[in-house]
Amino acid sequence: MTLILAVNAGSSSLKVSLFQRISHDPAVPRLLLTSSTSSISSPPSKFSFTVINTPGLDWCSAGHKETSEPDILDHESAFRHFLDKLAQFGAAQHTGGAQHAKDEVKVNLNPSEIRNICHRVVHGGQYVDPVVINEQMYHHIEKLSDLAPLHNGAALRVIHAAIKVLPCARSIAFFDTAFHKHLPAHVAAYAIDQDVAKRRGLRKYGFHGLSYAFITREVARYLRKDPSTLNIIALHIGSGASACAIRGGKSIDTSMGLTPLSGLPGSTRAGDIDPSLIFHYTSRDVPPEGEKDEEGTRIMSHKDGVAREVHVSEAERILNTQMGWKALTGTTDFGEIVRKAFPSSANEPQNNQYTLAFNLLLDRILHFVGAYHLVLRGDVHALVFAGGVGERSSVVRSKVGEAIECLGYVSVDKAANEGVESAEGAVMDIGVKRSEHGSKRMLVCRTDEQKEMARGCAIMEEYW
Ligand SMILES: Nc1ncnc2c1ncn2[C@@H]1O[C@H](COP(=O)(O)OP(=O)(O)O)[C@@H](O)[C@H]1O
Ligand SMILES: CC(=O)OP(=O)(O)O
Ligand SMILES: [Mg+2]
Repeated sequence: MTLILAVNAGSSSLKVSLFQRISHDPAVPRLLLTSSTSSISSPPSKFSFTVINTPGLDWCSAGHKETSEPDILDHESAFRHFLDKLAQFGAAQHTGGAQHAKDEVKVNLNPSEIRNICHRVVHGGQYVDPVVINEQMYHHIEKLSDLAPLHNGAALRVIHAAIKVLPCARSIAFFDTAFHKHLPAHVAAYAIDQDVAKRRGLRKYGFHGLSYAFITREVARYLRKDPSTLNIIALHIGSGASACAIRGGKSIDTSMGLTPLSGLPGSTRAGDIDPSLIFHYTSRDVPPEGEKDEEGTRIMSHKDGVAREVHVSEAERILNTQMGWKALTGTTDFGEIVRKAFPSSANEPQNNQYTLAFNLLLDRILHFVGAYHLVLRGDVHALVFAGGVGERSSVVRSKVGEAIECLGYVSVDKAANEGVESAEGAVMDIGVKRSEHGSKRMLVCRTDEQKEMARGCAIMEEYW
């Protein structure tokens, strides 16, 4: 039996799933258990460990509960915590008195059975195919950390822990950037000196690619289309948020760029800003004309030097961790923002900062949906919502839906939209059933980057 562990180090979470490779059907690895540590960037972290009802596995003993874990402060401690839970659960499988049907083969969860560990690595640079991580690849990912400061470093620390704790398993990197390898040259290029751009690799790479690859396959299956004929606009809105125009199953434009900072706002990232904003954001506050600042210096104008020197690493820290809806509202939890922007009780005052954060995200989403509708020349089969916010916020979906009906998208069905969380399957239709023929669909996809990696790993097993 071959076990595949798939690890997804997101900016605010660590999601880990364990799969079993099925030799006669490697494209569909069997999910055994899944775990999530969320709110890593705003502790206390929340940890969950869910065992799937699988023949040969005493899944009942694990149950499903979410616990608050103040000791998990980063991705590495989240990963080690997961491994401890896995070892405990695996050991209990051996000693437990679970009853199994006679012909059931007991699933052995001994960590030594884990043959492959897939790691989501957000920035792969020029690499597009998954690669087994050796020393050279480790340093390549490390060098790209400046271009994905919330992600590559965290993934490397998890990779390091995985190699230490499970030395017999192969660690394989799967890159988020890979799905965008077909971006047309004029989309990928910035309007800068192309000699410098080529020398330094300064171009749009795009991210959330494992999620978009999963969405493309699952939505194509749902719409009974070949993926190579599928045209969709996909929105992955989580702690990091992006949009992608997909034509013929391939990414032809996406909102993130050289780094995961550009495009839509996220929990701690502003999304698109005027590039010079950062210099002014970090400058000293200018007192009203004629007044003196706290040091008693009269400030005449910007030319007098209110801009202070900001080290690039300080600018990077601010851009990645001090902006976005956390800066607007004080919380990274978009669910809380929605609740406070749309209070259920009429007595509850509507709080402007939450409304501002909500409307700002909505506005930016509409800008990209409108643009990508044109990029696809209106030939769009569906708009697809995914990611923590996209999958869980019916309010975000209904507001986007209302605004884009004018482009020929089917109206959002209230009951279907609000029932998404309890619906089965990877793809849910939230459009009204009596949709006119030819109208564009509104879908939600429960995206699964871990499954996307496990599938790739299982298919390619013989080639590693
Ligand atoms: N019910 C909800 N409504 C709106 N947003 C939610 C809800 N539940 C979680 N979220 C948001 O989802 C985000 C996490 O998204 P996710 O895609 O899982 O994270 P990551 O980007 O770390 O992979 C959090 O920032 C949280 O605010
Ligand atoms: C690329 C990116 O921002 O990923 P995540 O949303 O998982 O943080
Ligand atoms: Mg994510």
